Amino acid sequence: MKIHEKYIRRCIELGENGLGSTAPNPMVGCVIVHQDSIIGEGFTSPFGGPHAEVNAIESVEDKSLLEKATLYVTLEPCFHFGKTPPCADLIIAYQIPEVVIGLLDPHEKVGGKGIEKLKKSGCEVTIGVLEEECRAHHKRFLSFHERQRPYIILKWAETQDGFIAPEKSARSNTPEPYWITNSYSRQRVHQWRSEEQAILVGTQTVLEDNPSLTLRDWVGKHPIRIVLDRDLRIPKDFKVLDQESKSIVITQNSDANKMIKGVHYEIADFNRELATQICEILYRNSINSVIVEGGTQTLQTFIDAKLWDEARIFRGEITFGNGLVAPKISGKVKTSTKIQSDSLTLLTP
Ligand SMILES: NC(=O)C1=CN([C@@H]2O[C@H](COP(=O)(O)OP(=O)(O)OC[C@H]3O[C@@H](n4cnc5c(N)ncnc54)[C@H](OP(=O)(O)O)[C@@H]3O)[C@@H](O)[C@H]2O)C=CC1
Ligand SMILES: Nc1c(N[C@@H]2O[C@H](COP(=O)(O)O)[C@@H](O)[C@H]2O)[nH]c(=O)[nH]c1=O
Ligand SMILES: [Zn+2]
Repeated sequence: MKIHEKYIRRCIELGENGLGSTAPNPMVGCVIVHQDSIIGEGFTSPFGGPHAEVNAIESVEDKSLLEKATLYVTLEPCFHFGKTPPCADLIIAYQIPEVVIGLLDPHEKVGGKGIEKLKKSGCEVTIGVLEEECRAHHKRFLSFHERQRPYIILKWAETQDGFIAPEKSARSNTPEPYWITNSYSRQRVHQWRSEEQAILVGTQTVLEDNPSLTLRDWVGKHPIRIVLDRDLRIPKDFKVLDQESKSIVITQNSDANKMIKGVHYEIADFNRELATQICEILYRNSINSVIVEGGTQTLQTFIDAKLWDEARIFRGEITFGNGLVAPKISGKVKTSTKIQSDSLTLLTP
């Protein structure tokens, strides 16, 4: 079993390479081993491309060894025809005699069927190696399929005295962010944005900050921007409505004259509990993870509805004395670190 764990651990490491590019597909990792040496490795290609198993098999130089090899993979090989043919069929075609799997696929089209097919072909299958680690690795994909909602990360920056924004009189007349954190923390935020499929902010944040919500200090794919705008008040020339990245506006106003070409609109009832409706909208749009970047009212909406999985809270060096109070949250402290002068606390519910 220990030897199996060693290779599944390597699969998880490889799968991490797909973070931010495979979604809404899972970021699977795969290793092929012959006589205790790795002869092939692979991970899921960006969305629509080959799966990890295909890439791993492709990377094996001497394909004749596959008949005597073991294939390790974080998630059950697929059984259905999606954008690519089933990986279970490929494994059978190459007569790989042993497959070791971290986790069963919760996807309704796969769920155990890939394994059944492999077993029927005479392949020896082991399931559940480092299952907890594989669940953590596939947390976004699992949230989507098991809970029908995205994995939700809350993030904000507060001052030493607990404010996320200063009083209006302390701000400039042009809408722009008021920075509490240092440039290293801000770069970390861009890295996080590259890891999630979507980013969400409230109306007031857009009106006061005119944020871009894109990646500038990190390379990768911009997240889909989700903005709340009950009455379609956000001016058309604001950055979140530009063509830099896809945007979805959640609104109550269906006036087509106020809508912009190229922006996607979704209707919600703002007088009802909003966080659940947002989750339903994101699920419908095949979004399996979102980072919520504020402001206080929007973050508190998710906290109060108990719809969050992680909170990442920066505390900068400065104090405001008064202003907009940060959200109220309680949870378990997972880690607490320093980024130069800033501190960063990670909470789970
Ligand atoms: N330091 C930091 O990390 C951050 C700071 N900020 C700062 O925070 C401030 C904005 O925060 P805040 O004022 O709390 O506003 P938000 O950005 O959270 O937006 C609030 C608005 O969004 C809509 N909304 C949000 N939640 C709900 C809900 N549950 N039900 C109905 N409508 C909802 C409402 O729009 P409507 O009124 O149209 O109904 C509401 O007025 C800005 O000053 C910004 O600079 C923002 C983000 C991060
Ligand atoms: N003020 C503040 C943050 N503010 C968040 O960053 C958004 C600006 O995004 P962008 O325009 O893409 O750079 C802003 O609207 C708000 O959501 N974030 C932080 O990490 N630290 C900070 O001190
Ligand atoms: Zn597959």
